Formats: sequence, structure tokens, C-alpha cells
Amino acid sequence: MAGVPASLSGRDVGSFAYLTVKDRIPQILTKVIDTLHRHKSEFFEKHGEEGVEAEKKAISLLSKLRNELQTDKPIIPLVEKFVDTDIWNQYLEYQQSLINESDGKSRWFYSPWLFVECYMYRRIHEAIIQSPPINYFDVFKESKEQNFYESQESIIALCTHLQQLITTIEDLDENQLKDEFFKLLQISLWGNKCDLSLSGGESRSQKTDVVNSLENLKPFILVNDVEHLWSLLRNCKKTREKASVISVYIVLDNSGFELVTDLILANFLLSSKLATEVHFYGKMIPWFVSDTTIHDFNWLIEQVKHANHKWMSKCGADWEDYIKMGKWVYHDHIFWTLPHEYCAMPQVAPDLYAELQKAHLILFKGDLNYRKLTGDRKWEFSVPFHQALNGFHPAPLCAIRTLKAETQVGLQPGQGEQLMASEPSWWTTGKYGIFQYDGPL
Ligand SMILES: O=P(O)(O)OC[C@@]1(O)O[C@H](CO)[C@@H](O)[C@@H]1O
Ligand SMILES: [Mn+2]
Repeated sequence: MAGVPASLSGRDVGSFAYLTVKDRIPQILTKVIDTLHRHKSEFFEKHGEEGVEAEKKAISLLSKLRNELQTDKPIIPLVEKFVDTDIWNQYLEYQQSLINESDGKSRWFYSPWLFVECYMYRRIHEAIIQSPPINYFDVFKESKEQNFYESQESIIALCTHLQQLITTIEDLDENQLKDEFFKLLQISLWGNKCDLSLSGGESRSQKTDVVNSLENLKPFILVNDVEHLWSLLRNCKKTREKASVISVYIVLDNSGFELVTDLILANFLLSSKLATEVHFYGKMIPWFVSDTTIHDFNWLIEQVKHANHKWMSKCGADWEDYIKMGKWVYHDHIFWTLPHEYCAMPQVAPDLYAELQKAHLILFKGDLNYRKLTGDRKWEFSVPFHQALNGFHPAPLCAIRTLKAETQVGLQPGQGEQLMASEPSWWTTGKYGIFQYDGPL
């Protein structure tokens, strides 16, 4: 690809990519194997001996994967038929074509980090679908549900905050409405810290009351384009015809607490009439430990609806109604669990790109989405976000991300260098966040 810097990869010994491939991914694989072991009796109860045999098969496939990774074996093609098997194997050939002969095969510590990490999660899925009758099993389901259960206090605080806000929303002036919008955007941003692939699957539930800690967290927002989001949606609201649609698309990230913050924001978008529809994009297969699938989406709304707390259950009932009325629509597309940078979407998934072009605003949640928006490359910090998107401009969009990978663009001159000098871990712990907008100003 002309004019773009090299990809992050495990070649850079000591880099975050290297440490992820060396330490975190094997740790996640070990946890997945342990999860399967712990469900042996459940598989026996449900499926008899066949279930036990299937569990053994999945574990042996995953142990083989872990060995390939730990001994830096060549990346091998997928073999099990699935909707994206051919696309994946074409991509493997593409990555192989980038390697000159002397370098040999695509390998874990050599090929782009984005590619090998996505490949690892897709191989986990292959091991499961190769092991019927447990080929339905989500190996990350438990940790996503645990994150939700452990964040109950914060979720109750958020639902209470939203319901109180809704009772007064008609009386708010423009500035007050804008302030409430900004608060819920920040809550959605910091909800992204609850990401289990960063913690290697260790719990990252939300314990503190995030509503009352926003002021303390403001200094950690490195790029803050929320004013653009406000003026875009406020102008849409002011100029829209009576029956016309204002649609905000949210490309989701993690289930659990982060998903609650996204649904709270989506609820506000409707209640404030800043949007008339919200479209959600999740993942078709279990992904990066905590990413949201349709099962997670539906399960969480059901849990909130049946909560033993009046404001929480009110939220859940409203959310279920929005779905029934078509005001909230959940979409699946296989592209989101491919390894491709988003600038390849028009070629790889033109149908999806055409769908995204209908949005008035697209919010991309989380670090992995940011890595794919900017190609997971070693950009200079001050490169404009628009340039790093490398032609991906389906609609006005905003990345809402806490930093968990060594790539960041659109900073002020010297801002990245200063952070590197004072706090070398600034771009991998999730402590800092951004709202980075691309679109008409
Ligand atoms: O997209 P999220 O959930 O915000 O974060 C996902 C992620 O940060 O977790 C891993 C941490 O190493 C990275 O590989 C990946 O980008
Ligand atoms: Mn995630």
C-alpha cells in the first residue's frame, strides 16, 4: 500500500505487539482450554460421551494452536468450511505475498500483529466448530457475563442517572443538553477500559461510580472532538423534515459494562431526538475475549429488563421496545471479524460500506476498531486522522477509544513525544482516551 508506514508486529522485540504475541495470547489460549475443561460435566450431561469426546477434540486442537504460536510455526490455512474460510485463506496468501523468499513463511512473530491476533481468535472459533456437538459454545461467554454481574453497582448508577435525566430532558436548554450528551459520551469512552483481551481475560469490571469521576478523567482525554459530534447532530435535528430519519451507527466493542454504557448513550440519542434510529454492529463469532455477539446483546438487555431495580428494569423494558419498534437495529456482518484494515472494506465488503454510507454519524468503539481504522501502523503521532484512514470515509465518523496499542495519530506537535518521555506506558494501559472525528467540520 503506497505511502503508509510499516505495520506493528512481533518483530519489534519488547514492543506491546511482541509482548501480546509472546505472553498475552498464550495466556488467553490457556484460559480457553481451562474453560473447556471446566465445562466437561456440562457437555456430558447435555450430550453424553459424544460431548466429552468433543471437548477432548477441541482441547487438542487448541493445544496444537498454542504450540504453533509458542514455537513461531508458519501460519497455516483454515480448513473448516465457514462463511469466511475462503476470504481468510485468500488473505493468508496476500500476507504471504508480502514476504520475500528469504523471509520464508508468514509467522506469528514476523507477520503484522493485527493479522496474527485476529487469526488466533479465528482459529479458536475453528477449533470449536470442528468439535460438534459443542460447536455452539462461546468460550468467552462466562467472562463476559461475569463482567456484567460484577459491574452491577455502576450499571444501577448509570440507569438511575439516565432515567432522572429523561424526566427533565424536555426542560433542558441547548447547553444543558450538550453537557449531558458529552457526559454520556465520556461514560461510553471510559466503559472501554473494561476489555478482557487486555487483561488476558482477568476481570476488568467497573467498580467505581463512573458518572461522578468524569471531571477527574478529563485530563486523560488526548483528543477531544465531541463538539463536532454535537454540531453535526444538532444541525441534523434542526434541519430534518418531520418524517425524516437521523441514524447513528455504533460499531460496538465489548459486552458487559461497556455495552451498557453504549446502550445508555443510544437511549439518550433517541430521548433527546438527536437521532431517530440507532444501528448497532456486533461480532458474528466470539472475538477478542469480550467483544459483543448478538447473543451477548440480547442476553444483556434481558438481564437489565429483569433486574431487581426499578430504573434498571425501566431501561431494559425501553430498550426491548426500541428493538421491537425498529428504532434500534442490531446488524451482523462477517467483515468485522476478518483481519482487514477498514480501508479495504469497499473492496472486501462493498455491501457493508454502502450500508455505512447511510449513517449520519458512525461511532467506532474501542481499541481494535481504531487499530483497523488506521491500519495498525507505525504512524507519526501528528499525522492527521483523515490521512491515516487511508480513504475510508463512508460517513462522518468518530473513534471513541482508550489506548491499548502502540499506534496513535492526530496528536498536537510534541504531544506524543512528551507522553513517551514522561509515561512510556501511556498508549497501552487504557488510562488515556480519545474522541477522534473525521468528517465535514
Ligand atoms: O478493542 P478493545 O476491546 O478496546 O481492545 C482490544 C485490544 O486492545 O486488546 C488487546 C490488548 O492487547 C489488543 O490486542 C486489542 O487491540
Ligand atoms: Mn474488544
